Amino acid sequence: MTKNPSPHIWLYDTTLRDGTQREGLSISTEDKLRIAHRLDQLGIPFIEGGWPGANPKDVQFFWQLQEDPLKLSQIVAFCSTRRPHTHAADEPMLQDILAAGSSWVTIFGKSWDLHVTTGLKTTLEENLAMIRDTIEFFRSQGRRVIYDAEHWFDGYKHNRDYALQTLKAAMLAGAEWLVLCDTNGGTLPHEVSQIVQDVVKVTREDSTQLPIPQIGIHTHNDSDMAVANALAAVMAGATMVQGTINGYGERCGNANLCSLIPNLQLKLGYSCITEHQLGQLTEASRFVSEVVNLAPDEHAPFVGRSAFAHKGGIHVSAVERNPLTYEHIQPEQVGNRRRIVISEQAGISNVLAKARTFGIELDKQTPEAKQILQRLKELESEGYQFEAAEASFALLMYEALGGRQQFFEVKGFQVHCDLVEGKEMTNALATVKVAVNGKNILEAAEGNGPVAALDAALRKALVNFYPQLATFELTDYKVRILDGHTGTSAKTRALVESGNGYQRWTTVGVSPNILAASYQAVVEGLEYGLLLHAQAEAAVKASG
Ligand SMILES: CC(=O)SCCNC(=O)CCNC(=O)[C@H](O)C(C)(C)COP(=O)(O)OP(=O)(O)OC[C@H]1O[C@@H](n2cnc3c(N)ncnc32)[C@H](O)[C@@H]1OP(=O)(O)O
Ligand SMILES: CC(=O)C(=O)O
Repeated sequence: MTKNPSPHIWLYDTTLRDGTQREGLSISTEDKLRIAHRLDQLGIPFIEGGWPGANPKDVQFFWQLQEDPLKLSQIVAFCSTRRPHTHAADEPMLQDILAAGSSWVTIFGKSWDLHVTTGLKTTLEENLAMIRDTIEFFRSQGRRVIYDAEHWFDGYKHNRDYALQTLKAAMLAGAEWLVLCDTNGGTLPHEVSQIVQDVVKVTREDSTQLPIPQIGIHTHNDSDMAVANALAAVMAGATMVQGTINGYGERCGNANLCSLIPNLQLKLGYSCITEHQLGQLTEASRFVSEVVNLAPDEHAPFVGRSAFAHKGGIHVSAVERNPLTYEHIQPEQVGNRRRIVISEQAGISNVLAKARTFGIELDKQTPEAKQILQRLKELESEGYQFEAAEASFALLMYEALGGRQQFFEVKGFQVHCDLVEGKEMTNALATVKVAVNGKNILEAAEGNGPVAALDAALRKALVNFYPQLATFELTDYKVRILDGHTGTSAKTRALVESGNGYQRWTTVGVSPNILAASYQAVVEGLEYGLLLHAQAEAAVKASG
């Protein structure tokens, strides 16, 4: 018996249009092109590129795309209906859309009578004519039309008959898709479900002599329901889903395609993109956040760094036995990965799993494993946090196992700061005394702050012994006051991120003295970098 193919849902991405309506997000033409090509690779069939004519960037985007077209996706130009009491053919705005050269256009029009009389300041009849004329104009120019029914759900709730007349106007004029928009994002899933079912029924009754337009859904996240509402619409008969990568969009955002796609495909059994493309979802999400210069949401479902991170000891113990115990899907299905987090919430299973990621096989019963867990809990209760400082945790493990290599010993340091009157900058001078292989070295260096000066002096003292230090850099430095209510005697936690050009690692220090906390993190950062280098050299030697 042959298996029925999964029903297909058409994905429509509007990151480059509605996504850019998010406060604080602005993308250059070049970056819009990079995102469009990435979405094309991801297998998104429709990509809304913008509103050509509304701004020069969107005009340029459509022109440049003609030089370097997408391979599989359809690029779509977006625009409103003509203005009241004009002729579509004479509207410069609509001419700009034709000039953009896309085969598909999306026209949005008013469904809610309130918007017609208050927003457009025209009659209900004229709004129907605006929808009809605009779509007929584009059809006469050989374009295929998607109709976005703006404020559909609010319009339907206030005046069902009129809202349905607007859809009928779009349908008779030749729109191939009728997309129901929850523009204000206030609708709940049970309402979406009931309204979409009604629309599916009515459009089928109304279109006995027509090709039946398909129904789409466009939801906003103002009630935190965008994804749930889109799923409800699909289950009620919609076959197109509009959304954006990472849920970017006006106000609280649009339906997040990074959640919608795996839910549709892995949970509900619809087909949207190939398994291989689904496996690129996490990478695509991070690519887009990088390009639009917004920090990725680490806790985003499916694609966030923490989406499959296990912290509680009970969870880790069970996941080590069978990942199904605390994971709703396999992380690899969406290109993500499982992570084990080390913290005071850890049990022995976290320690064993984390040790394995550093190539250390520990037995649960050994005193060393228990000692590592105990030391971890003691240090976390003093204010250390190893979740983000895995390099310090690795050093702690090596120490407990008796294998912590001493590359150098700091005998002492001094830091002197000058606040020069009339200047904004504080100059700092650090002096360090270190011993390497029994030899004492005294060095000094300046920096624009005490931590930079200390870091520079340590490298200067050590670089003749370890030339690889020349490639190390301190890439990030964060401090947090832990018990602020104790005033200047509060403890400080310093996190230092270091790198060597191809790897990054983070170390932690804690002390009531901010400089001492930073010093611990800087020294461990240098030590861990030297350890990585030594391990890499040993691996090369071992491979002959
Ligand atoms: C739900 C959505 O997200 S729809 C997309 C919204 N996106 C954007 O607005 C971003 C791009 N927009 C723009 O660059 C500008 O707003 C433009 C170029 C479209 C228009 O700019 P302007 O002419 O300066 O007008 P303004 O920005 O004040 O927009 C209001 C005008 O649009 C008209 N309008 C609003 N919706 C529609 C519609 N569906 N059909 C026709 N006209 C409409 C209003 O009636 C008003 O016209 P009026 O000033 O003649 O009364
Ligand atoms: C069309 C659109 O973006 C909306 O109604 O939200």
